[in-house]
Amino acid sequence: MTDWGTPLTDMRKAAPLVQCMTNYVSMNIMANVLLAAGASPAMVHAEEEAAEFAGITSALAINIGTFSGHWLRAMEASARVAGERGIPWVLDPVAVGATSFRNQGSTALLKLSPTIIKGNASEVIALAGIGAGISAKGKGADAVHGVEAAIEPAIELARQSGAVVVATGPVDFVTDGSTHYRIANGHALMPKVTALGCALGGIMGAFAASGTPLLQGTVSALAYYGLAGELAAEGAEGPGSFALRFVDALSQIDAEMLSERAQVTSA
Ligand SMILES: Nc1ncnc2c1ncn2[C@@H]1O[C@H](COP(=O)(O)OP(=O)(O)O)[C@@H](O)[C@H]1O
Ligand SMILES: Cc1ncsc1CCOP(=O)(O)O
Ligand SMILES: [Mg+2]
Repeated sequence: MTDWGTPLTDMRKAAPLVQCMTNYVSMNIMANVLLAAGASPAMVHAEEEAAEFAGITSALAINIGTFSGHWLRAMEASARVAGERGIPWVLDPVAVGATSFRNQGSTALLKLSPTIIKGNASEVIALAGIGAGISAKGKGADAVHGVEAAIEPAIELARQSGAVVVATGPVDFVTDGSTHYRIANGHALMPKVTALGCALGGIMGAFAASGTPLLQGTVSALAYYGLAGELAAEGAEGPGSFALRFVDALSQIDAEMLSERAQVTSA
């Protein structure tokens, strides 16, 4: 049986530098989440410097949540550098499907071979559909589809892109196109805190930069994140206190606890 705790130990040993090109909503929580987990965040997105910084980072997280033209150019340049260096980069196509700019931007980034594509169910369905000419959308950044509806699109997207694809929701689905996992850890308060999904993109980058095989590290990252949600919900009075407790929980979970409480099934 796979030990889902070891990737957390590996990530903390590596304490990887993660370059985050992420939306304005998520910057603070993403940085705090990465610090609490044991990684080192840097929010570097300017067109003048992002690609240069991609030359020294250990992982890159790209999130289109509040992007615009100059952001997209900086993202493409940074993703190219990540590809040349062989470091992992994560694409979070927030609200893809909602506008043609998001569809074009996501398609351009997809061509640069992300290591991991992570979205909620609606985003995975929309991104997979663009290539096939199928139109689908969520409710802005929030999902309206269940994860089950994203499974076939996720597998197809993984096969076509070569990325590990993650569809998040009450039970997360992860696939590299041939091997699939479901992760049941998590709590219903998680989607009530904005940008918690975005911050997860940074965590996935950190796990992917730590020497663990990609699929195993991604599954472990999801179980770790969901477990933090479960622990944070104990005693939380609502989304506000939950968010604070969530960051605390990320720092408190150790490899042993994660091994014991990870709810992972191969699918
Ligand atoms: N209803 C739920 N129950 C348990 N965990 C959830 C639920 N919805 C989302 N999550 C968890 O919240 C995190 C963010 O997922 P999600 O809300 O789907 O992303 P986004 O914020 O990008 O829309 C993931 O770790 C996911 O497992
Ligand atoms: C609300 C919002 N609007 C643009 S980006 C963003 C944050 C989305 O965060 P998440 O994808 O984690 O829900
Ligand atoms: Mg999201």
